[in-house]
Amino acid sequence: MLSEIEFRILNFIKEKVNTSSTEIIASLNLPKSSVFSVIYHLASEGYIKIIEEKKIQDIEISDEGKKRLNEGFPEENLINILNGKSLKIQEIKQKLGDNFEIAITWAKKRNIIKIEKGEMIPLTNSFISPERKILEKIEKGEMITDSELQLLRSRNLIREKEDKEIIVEFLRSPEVKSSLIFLTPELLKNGEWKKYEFKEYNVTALPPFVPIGKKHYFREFIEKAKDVMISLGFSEVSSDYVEMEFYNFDMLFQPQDHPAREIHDSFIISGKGRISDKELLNNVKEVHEKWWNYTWDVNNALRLVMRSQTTATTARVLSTRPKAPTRTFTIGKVFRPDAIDATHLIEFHQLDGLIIEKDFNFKKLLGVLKEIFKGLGITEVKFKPAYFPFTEPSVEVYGLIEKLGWVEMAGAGLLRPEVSEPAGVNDPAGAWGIGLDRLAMLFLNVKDIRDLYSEDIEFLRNRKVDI
Ligand SMILES: N[C@@H](Cc1ccccc1)C(=O)O
Repeated sequence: MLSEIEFRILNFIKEKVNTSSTEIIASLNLPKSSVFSVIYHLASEGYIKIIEEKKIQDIEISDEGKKRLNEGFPEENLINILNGKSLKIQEIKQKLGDNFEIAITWAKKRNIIKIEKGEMIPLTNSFISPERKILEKIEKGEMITDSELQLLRSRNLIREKEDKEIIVEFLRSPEVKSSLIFLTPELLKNGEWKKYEFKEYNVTALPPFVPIGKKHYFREFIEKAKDVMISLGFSEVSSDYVEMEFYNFDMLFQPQDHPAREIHDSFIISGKGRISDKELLNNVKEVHEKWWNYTWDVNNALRLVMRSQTTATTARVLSTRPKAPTRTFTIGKVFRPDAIDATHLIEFHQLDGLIIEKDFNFKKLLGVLKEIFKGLGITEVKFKPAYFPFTEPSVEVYGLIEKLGWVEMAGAGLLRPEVSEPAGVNDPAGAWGIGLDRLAMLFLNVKDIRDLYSEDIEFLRNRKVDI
């Protein structure tokens, strides 16, 4: 006795006589795993014959391919930009940004430009890349040749999946026999069971693929870092991405409108913040004017930026005038203008920490940093003298990574009195900031920082969680 789906598939095969799993899946709109298991069952029952099982390549347009189709291939865009006229290389570079090199490489290969005396000369007025035409064939479900496939592969425009196809042939229809739902002791005793059909279990059939929910792997890493900090007695704090310059810079003793403020660039946001703690404002003003020797302006301090370091959150903790003993940490995104590539993004994660203790000192700070890195899986660290406007002495922390050697991982130091005293903190304090993205890349074996933020469900699903 066949089930309903087995009947449907067998009928389909009967009608076609010769067909394939691919055709069955497409025509009957059934899940692949069910079709495969039914085919094996029908074959084992002798209703059909398996002629051949073959591996097939399933091609899909990749995200990059889709992007190129929508936004144009760099070499197409190049011809459009040139618009029949020569242009300076530099100008084209600006317009094409990251795609500049790809555009030139392919435009040269295709012989549609030439370069003379720093100028680019178009050899055609309009250009549609051959890759576009091939991708359009795939979209229409048309066949493509091996060399076309090779070309798309070389430009990362497709994704390939190995798949299986079973070719089958119809043999016979089942005799109609009723099936047995319950095998009872009576049926066994009186031999009635012989009249019925037993359906065999197919223990080799693959069950349907059910993806399980799991955390994003970078989130998993961040949570591990949080566990490390909490196990060392730190409490988590947080603050917003949009921050007043006061907390991002002024409280951290970075003078206004002065190159020292630009230990890194920041994104400027329109609008102004508000601070009601007049005493704190005054203390910061005094310390800036005394040591940096300029007129401190509260209006500059209230300007808004996207925070460029989570040390801003540490500044916010200080502004609450914490007493010893205090141990806080924060993990969050920071934002800095930069050119985006495989190792740079304009937003990334930092872990900043603060310790205030009566007898805290530099040696203890280095000890705590060692403990934190040990928790994160880095057992060998070394320290190099460094400069940060808010700490003195300051160090850069390097961790030893197998195969890579020493990698810079953090900045740290004892808070300067110019930072702690305006906040009324008179006990020694240590602070640090750890860059988490690079660390995560090393641990998670990610080559391109953009993959840390991937939302590609296929990519994430196929990643093994290896922490
Ligand atoms: N905020 C610094 C790191 C740092 C934090 C705290 C103390 C010292 C250094 C950076 O982003 O580079």
